[in-house]
Amino acid sequence: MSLADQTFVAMCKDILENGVSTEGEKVRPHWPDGTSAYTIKKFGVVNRYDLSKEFPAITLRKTAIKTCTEEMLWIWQRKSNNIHDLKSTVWDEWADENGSIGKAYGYQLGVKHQYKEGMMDQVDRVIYDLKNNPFSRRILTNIYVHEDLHEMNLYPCAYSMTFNVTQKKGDDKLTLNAILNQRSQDILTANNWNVCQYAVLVHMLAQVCDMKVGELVHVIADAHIYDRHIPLVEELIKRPQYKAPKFWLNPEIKDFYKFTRDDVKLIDYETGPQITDIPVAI
Ligand SMILES: Nc1nc(=O)c2c([nH]1)NC[C@@H]1CN(c3ccc(C(=O)N[C@@H](CCC(=O)O)C(=O)O)cc3)CN21
Ligand SMILES: O=c1ccn([C@H]2C[C@H](O)[C@@H](COP(=O)(O)O)O2)c(=O)[nH]1
Repeated sequence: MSLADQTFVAMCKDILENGVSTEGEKVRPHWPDGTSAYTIKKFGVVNRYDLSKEFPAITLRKTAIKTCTEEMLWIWQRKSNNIHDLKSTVWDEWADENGSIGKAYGYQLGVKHQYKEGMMDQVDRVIYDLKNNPFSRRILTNIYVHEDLHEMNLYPCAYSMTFNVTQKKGDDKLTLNAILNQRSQDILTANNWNVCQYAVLVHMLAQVCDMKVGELVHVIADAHIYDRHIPLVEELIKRPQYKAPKFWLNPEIKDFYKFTRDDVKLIDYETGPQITDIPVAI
């Protein structure tokens, strides 16, 4: 039984049993047919994943590891905000006629800023600090840029990563930990998708900085289950759970900008059946 399944099931039960319904409130998202998309929500959910123990892919249903890695690399490595640079179609609903999602996600990570050491974007700043000043408490990214919000089609949901390095007694390598801050989370569509993306990012950064992986802490302000997802989640969390898969990251790659979706693999990933055609609120 994977720890990620246990965490996921406990969180879903907590939302369903102790959450608050938004029905009747003025809500932004809607279903493709125009109906308001209400949720049951829980404020302030925190999940911890020890990446040194297992890779946190749930086994209740399959998480598309290559597709979610590709989206993460689209943001963190290509620093793109255009869906034409992405093979998968998951962002299509939020793009304009040119394929742009506005000044969101990858756009913000690609903006160069002036630092004492010169001009760098936020990703290069993180890699520079992890290599040159690993014990700093100032290693973080933030893409929730208020002055650009009016040019974003969807405001960033997973908006900040804080990296923190520990030196464990007796270890020859340093340990890389991270906190993912998320203001809003669609639990069925994207919870494990986001967790796996950022777990892959921590593995990649640890490898290129010659560190071990530690904990990924996921802080979610508004953790919600959409009304049309409730029966799907109720069925999903009753399913059998399997052992966590093994995670493979191509050990040859030592430059973050050289990774591709083909450099990640989940081995022995036994799962329940896929839920096809999950409706996604727009
Ligand atoms: N309401 C809503 N929920 C989200 O999760 C979400 C948004 N909106 N807007 C922007 C992005 C797009 N995201 C998405 C959208 C769809 C899938 C999805 O359909 N995933 C499938 C597999 C897709 C594939 O294999 O290509 C799944 O079964 O997880 C995942 C993330 C996450 N985000
Ligand atoms: O990576 C992502 C991107 C988006 N989401 C979800 C969270 C919400 O359900 C919607 C965004 O709607 P807001 O009204 O802007 O909160 O998209 C996600 O879970 N993960």
